[in-house]
Amino acid sequence: MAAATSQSHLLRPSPGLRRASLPSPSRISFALRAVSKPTVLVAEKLGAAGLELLKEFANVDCAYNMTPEELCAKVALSDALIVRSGTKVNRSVFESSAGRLRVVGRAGVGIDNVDLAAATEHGCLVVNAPTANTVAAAEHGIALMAAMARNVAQADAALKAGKWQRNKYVGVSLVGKTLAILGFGKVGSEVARRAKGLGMHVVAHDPYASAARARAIGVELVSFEDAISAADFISLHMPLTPSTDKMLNDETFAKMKKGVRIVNVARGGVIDEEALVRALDSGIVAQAALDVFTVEPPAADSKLVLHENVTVTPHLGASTVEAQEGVAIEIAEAVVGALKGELSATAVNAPMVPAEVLSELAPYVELAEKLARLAVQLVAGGGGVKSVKVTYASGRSPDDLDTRVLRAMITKGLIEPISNVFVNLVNADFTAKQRGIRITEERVQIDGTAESPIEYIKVQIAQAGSKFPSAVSETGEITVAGRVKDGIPHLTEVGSFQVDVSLEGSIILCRQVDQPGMIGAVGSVLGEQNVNVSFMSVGRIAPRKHAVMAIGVDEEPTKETLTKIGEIPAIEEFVFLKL
Ligand SMILES: NC(=O)C1=CN([C@@H]2O[C@H](COP(=O)(O)OP(=O)(O)OC[C@H]3O[C@@H](n4cnc5c(N)ncnc54)[C@H](O)[C@@H]3O)[C@@H](O)[C@H]2O)C=CC1
Ligand SMILES: O=C(O)C(=O)COP(=O)(O)O
Repeated sequence: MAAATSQSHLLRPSPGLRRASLPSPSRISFALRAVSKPTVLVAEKLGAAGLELLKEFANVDCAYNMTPEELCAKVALSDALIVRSGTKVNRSVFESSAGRLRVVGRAGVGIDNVDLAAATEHGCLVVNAPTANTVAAAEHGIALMAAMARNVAQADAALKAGKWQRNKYVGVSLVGKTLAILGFGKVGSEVARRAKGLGMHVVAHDPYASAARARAIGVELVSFEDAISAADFISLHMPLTPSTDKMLNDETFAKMKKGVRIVNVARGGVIDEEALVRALDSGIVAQAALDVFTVEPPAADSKLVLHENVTVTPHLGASTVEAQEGVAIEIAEAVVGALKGELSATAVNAPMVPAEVLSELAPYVELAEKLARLAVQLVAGGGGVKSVKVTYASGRSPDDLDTRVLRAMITKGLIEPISNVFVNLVNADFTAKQRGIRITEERVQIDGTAESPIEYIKVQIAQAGSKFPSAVSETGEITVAGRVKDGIPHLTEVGSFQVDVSLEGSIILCRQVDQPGMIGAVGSVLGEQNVNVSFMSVGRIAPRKHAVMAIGVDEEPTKETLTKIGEIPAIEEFVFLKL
């Protein structure tokens, strides 16, 4: 007779937090949920309305101008961190937080100052505030373009120095000129609208933008080469990524019209700044207006900043009263939502799943995690889990099922009982990959009701021995399957046996000779030890041969109780599984 017990390791919760409770139909939690007030560290100036919102939910620690060391020390005491562009949230920040930091909120658009890979590896959600400063950035772009064309900054400085130089500061007109917008996203398209209003001819280059959206505002989408060679003015509005890094360089400047004027309110790194100085000196670029720099603040003796044909501002694109209030509210709402365990609409490193889809999938999310928890506890020690197959059977078209959330919960169920890693929607795929677990998914269409998105979920672990051999199906995998009944997940299949037990509390699986009195025998051992039985279900292959009994228990039986069950003569093998 084989007897085995298995327990999931309880994780050490982060200070003030515990793991998310199981999802309720109305909300699915993926992050940690606070039991006491969480702490939000605000590392850069944030609008008052946002701070007020944060204070309703959290302890707010405003610590501006921290050194990297101070930041690392503070994040170890914080559940969330809010930054703007001036704070580098690099790998050492996540490492220093020792798992406590659950959310980084970027109060603005660009997340190039946050190490996303490190955040994901640490299961930390990154959210941004992508919309509230769009108009401010666009207006600043237009302001810089006009100021540059009319030498406003240079003439202002000269006049304050006592020089009245009307002939020196003759400018150029905007009307009738061609403006090439590189990056036709939120800011780029707002700049386009405004430039059209100034009578400019606007073209844009953006490999991912829709031509119809561009046409709707009278802008033609063209290739990069065509854009830069036709332009009298170029305005940059793309994010800084490996593919946009130093996009304007010696080679691309050489293809521009002589005397082109360049505006950058995107990111300094999209221009090779030394190449720009050369292009200014040679006259290819007549003027540049820059709000952003590769290193901020730039060196005091920066040739670019000091160049007489360059107009500069210290990264002011988002700095209007209105934009900062909007950004502060947008990021405070996103961070509070994330700390409550809700999926954010502005998540940068997690899938964005519409709320209605999440709400429908909620009981299946719970089922997926519990099946995986059961399956992994059935694995005999040693070999580990390498290959897992998940089957989703649905009455609907298989293409309609978004399984990202379910897969994440399966990963959570597989990994958490056997490790001290916290798995959530952010780090699930990364964690599975890192641990060498290959999860393959299959969607099958079966007869079913259109109301339920999934008829059953089956989890199979291949190439692994089981401490409960009856859980191994005829094809050789540890197999458990389940379905949702009346909103409650049920276990319906173990190996080749059909059972029906609701997945609440914990479960004892017994294989026995199918004979009368077995339910009573096991039930009375549990009863004597005051262990409440919530469900019992017997699945058998043929009468009077072997059967598998699944028993749902509310309390965890003691070792002695389990030993007594094992001593019941007809019991051939059994296992206790914690959900
Ligand atoms: N100076 C400031 O204070 C501010 C700067 N920004 C920066 O402005 C930029 C644009 O922001 P949003 O419009 O809100 O972002 P967005 O995401 O709406 O638009 C960016 C666009 O760039 C496009 N893009 C990506 N790679 C490209 C490439 N290789 N060539 C051309 N286009 C490419 C994307 O398809 C997207 O349409 C970002 O870099 C952001 O950080 C935004 C707000 C304020
Ligand atoms: O939102 C952005 O991308 C910006 O560049 C604005 O940066 P800031 O929040 O003003 O430091």
